[in-house]
Amino acid sequence: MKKLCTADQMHHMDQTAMYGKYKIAPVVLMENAGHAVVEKAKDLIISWHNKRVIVFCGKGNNGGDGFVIARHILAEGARVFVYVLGKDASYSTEANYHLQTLYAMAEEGSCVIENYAEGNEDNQQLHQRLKETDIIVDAIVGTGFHGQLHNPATFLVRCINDAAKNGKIKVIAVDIPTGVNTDTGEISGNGEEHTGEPIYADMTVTFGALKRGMQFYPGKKCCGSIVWDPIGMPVSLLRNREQNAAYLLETADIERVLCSRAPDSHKGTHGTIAVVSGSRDMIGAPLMTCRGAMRAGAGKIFLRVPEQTASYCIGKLPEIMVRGIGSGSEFSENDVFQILEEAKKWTVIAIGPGMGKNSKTKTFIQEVIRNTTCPIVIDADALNLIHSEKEFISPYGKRIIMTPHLAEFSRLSGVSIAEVKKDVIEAAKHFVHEWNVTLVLKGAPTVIVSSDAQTVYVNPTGNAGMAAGGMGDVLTGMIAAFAAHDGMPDLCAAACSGVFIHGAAGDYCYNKYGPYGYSPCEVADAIPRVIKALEIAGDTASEDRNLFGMMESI
Ligand SMILES: NC(=O)C1=CN([C@@H]2O[C@H](COP(=O)(O)OP(=O)(O)OC[C@H]3O[C@@H](n4cnc5c(N)ncnc54)[C@H](OP(=O)(O)O)[C@@H]3O)[C@@H](O)[C@H]2O)[C@@H](O)CC1
Ligand SMILES: Nc1ncnc2c1ncn2[C@@H]1O[C@H](COP(=O)(O)OP(=O)(O)O)[C@@H](O)[C@H]1O
Ligand SMILES: [K+]
Repeated sequence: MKKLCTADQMHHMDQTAMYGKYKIAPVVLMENAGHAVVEKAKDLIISWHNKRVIVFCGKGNNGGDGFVIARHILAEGARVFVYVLGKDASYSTEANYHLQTLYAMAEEGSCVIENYAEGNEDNQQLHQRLKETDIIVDAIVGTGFHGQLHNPATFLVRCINDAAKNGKIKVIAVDIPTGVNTDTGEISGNGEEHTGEPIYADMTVTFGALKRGMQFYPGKKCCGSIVWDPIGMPVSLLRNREQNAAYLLETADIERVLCSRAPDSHKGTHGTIAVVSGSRDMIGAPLMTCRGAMRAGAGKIFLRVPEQTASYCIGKLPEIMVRGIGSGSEFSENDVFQILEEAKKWTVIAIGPGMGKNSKTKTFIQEVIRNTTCPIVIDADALNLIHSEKEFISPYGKRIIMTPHLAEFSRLSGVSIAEVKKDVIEAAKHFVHEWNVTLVLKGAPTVIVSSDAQTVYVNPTGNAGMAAGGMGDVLTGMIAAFAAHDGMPDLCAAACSGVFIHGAAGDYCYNKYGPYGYSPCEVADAIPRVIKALEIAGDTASEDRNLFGMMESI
């Protein structure tokens, strides 16, 4: 997994590298950062040779990286214009050091430097150069961005985006696109004239650690492809666990927790999953949950539905065992006894998909939670029914996984969707502090928080073709099956495995069928292929375990 850092965490990492025990000279770290951009950008632009490049350098250290970039690409044969937004004296020692070198080179005629401090602009010339350029480097603002962009950054960013609209000019962002909030992915600009839009880059080369804001929309849309470089940071700083840690999941993390099956295992080894759900109007939902559980390798699956819906379910999935409970079309407290009689034999319960909104069903859910001891995955209608039951749920939280989408989460937490989207990680952590459950907050991307609220995982897989009814129902069954998987360390690992593989199965369908229109059942049916790709990835010695490349060949 890769660390996802905030601006404060990045600042702390930089400070420790330079002024803590490692004593890396600041000018060296900046040199490494600038040089990393020059090298990594070649994946996009192939070569700097003979390219016309404009490097926009802001007033902070992000601008300092820009000075280094300008020097290196000159040596590679680019024709370079450098726009300097700060005054010499206001730069940090290391940025100024690199700027002075560049001045010396400009004096020899190697490059053109424009001092773009206020009152010193020739915008006509700038527009002409933007028309003629091949590449733009955005070193205007990095992790130091706060609030809304102000001039001259606002004006320059608009000029850059306008120039690059035709797709012929490549925009490379240094560390993070200007105008993207490092912590949250919020962007500058709210449509009013005095606020500015962010940079829309083709590639972002980021230093030391990935930034959280690059994984969340709308910031993610500004980054283009994201490339990470360690810039010579000591390995302990790259890998140490931050307080308030967040990680981006990777193939190897899932492959590690999803151990291969013991060759002498049997169906009893792989969990007995009970899907207790459904109601008259929504009986497809629990069937999709069962399909998710089946394809994720559950040993045995029992579907328990209200009696009046059972005849529809029987035979729909021959692999599962169906029984009608009670006499109605929705679960009620009268049905608890019958469920609890069986529940002792169940490894995991999945509850909620298609369960309806009847208040009698709420009592049923609470009694099932109160009187069982196994892990329970709570989704969909069950989440809506218990939305006001924080005090009831939290004592059982250690064995509960909740899987709300944003609207369900908003109802549960009492926080508006707009507010949640401003800082998804913080909203998710705050919720877990209060409810004590393992949380799967579904969306683009999905965020998983362990029940101790200590660690946040962000999922990289999945695509917008998965925005279709029933996809979440499949995920619920998958998480239930993985919670029962032999050797699974804990519920959080099961939740991460379910979410990652569910998204990867969606990505497989995207490639096989097209960007949308594939069904939740097709996603479920792709799960074994993803697991096969994970096994191959595990056997591959290569550092670059590219799951998706492997799925192509399966
Ligand atoms: N040794 C290190 O630390 C290393 C750091 N590195 C690099 O340093 C970067 C962090 O540098 P940093 O901390 O100087 O902040 P930075 O991103 O340049 O922004 C500050 C400037 O932006 C301006 N600004 C802010 N908000 C604004 C707004 N809304 N609208 C307009 N302007 C705004 C703000 O001006 P102000 O608003 O204060 O007038 C100030 O001038 C990091 O991303 C990485 O690239 C690498 O070299 C590796 C080693
Ligand atoms: N744009 C997207 N990018 C990635 N994943 C998505 C996207 N849209 C939806 N998904 C995934 O699809 C699933 C949808 O679940 P949910 O909204 O609960 O559907 P339902 O309730 O209809 O079953 C979630 O796992 C979500 O993360
Ligand atoms: K930048």
